[in-house]
Amino acid sequence: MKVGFIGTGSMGSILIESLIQSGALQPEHMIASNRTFSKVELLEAKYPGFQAVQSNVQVAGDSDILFLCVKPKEFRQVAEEIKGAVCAEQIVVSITSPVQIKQLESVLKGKIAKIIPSITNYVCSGATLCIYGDRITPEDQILLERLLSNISLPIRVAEEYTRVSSDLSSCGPAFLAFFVQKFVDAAVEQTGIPREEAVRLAAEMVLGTGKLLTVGGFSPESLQKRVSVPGGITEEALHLLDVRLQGVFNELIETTHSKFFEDVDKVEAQFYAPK
Ligand SMILES: NC(=O)C1=CN([C@@H]2O[C@H](COP(=O)(O)OP(=O)(O)OC[C@H]3O[C@@H](n4cnc5c(N)ncnc54)[C@H](O)[C@@H]3O)[C@@H](O)[C@H]2O)C=CC1
Ligand SMILES: O=C(O)[C@@H]1CCC=N1
Repeated sequence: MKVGFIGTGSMGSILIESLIQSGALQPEHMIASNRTFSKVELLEAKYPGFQAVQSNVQVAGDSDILFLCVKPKEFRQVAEEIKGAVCAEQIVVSITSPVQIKQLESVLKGKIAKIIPSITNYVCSGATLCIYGDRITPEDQILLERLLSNISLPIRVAEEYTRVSSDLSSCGPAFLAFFVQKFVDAAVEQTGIPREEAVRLAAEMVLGTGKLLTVGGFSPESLQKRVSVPGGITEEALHLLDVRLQGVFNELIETTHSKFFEDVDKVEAQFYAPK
């Protein structure tokens, strides 16, 4: 089985490297292209056997599973470019939320899936969101999920919840890192604690909290309750956060969705534009 990647930017290269490093795929079974060829050449140099090629059409033609890891504005052009090389037996995976499965099905003959990864997959953690088109069989779905389970927890979601699921799973690491940064900034500013020490403590805390919420049997609510000694310090600070962050997360979701719908409209315009 050959797995191909068109686009080896941030997310394409994370998928490639984590699939190799987890042992899920041998480099000899992978082929990739990228607009800036030097990016994909770096992967070829790092992983002997990995095949870097100049042509998207060659990647499309040689792959049993083809990951399209370009940005929404590049999808139509790439889809048009490779459509002659994609046949009905191939699995084609888009990793971007605003491109609808039906749009890809309208151009490409392959079996279409949308898989939204997360930077957390780089350390074989976090989810990959799985959304399937009508052509992809249950066996294909199992094949894909078996592959992805080497680097993540594949979770099926309805296409209508792709954006909000991606906010939690794929944008979430950036939001949480922002929280950590602000927490550390304040700790350094207010107390003079060395920054490195504060970052290390906060990072270990995030890791442990993730474990408590996944395998530790805690919910977000029960975890807060357990840490908050009645009448104690955490309780006071949680109250402050609750008051000051009133409505912030609703606005955050409104913001991601409004940008998403802008992108959906732009992609729609591309797919309905004359070729
Ligand atoms: N960065 C993240 O954490 C996540 C990103 N995504 C999605 O993945 C998609 C890609 O994002 P990134 O990897 O972060 O972007 P990126 O800009 O780092 O990578 C895109 C790559 O596509 C290449 N490219 C552009 N046009 C091309 C063409 N015609 N042929 C071949 N290669 C071409 C570019 O040279 C670039 O290397 C986006 O749609 C994003 O929404 C999804 C989940 C998480
Ligand atoms: O910022 C972005 O557009 C992408 C979507 C999910 C994570 N990063």
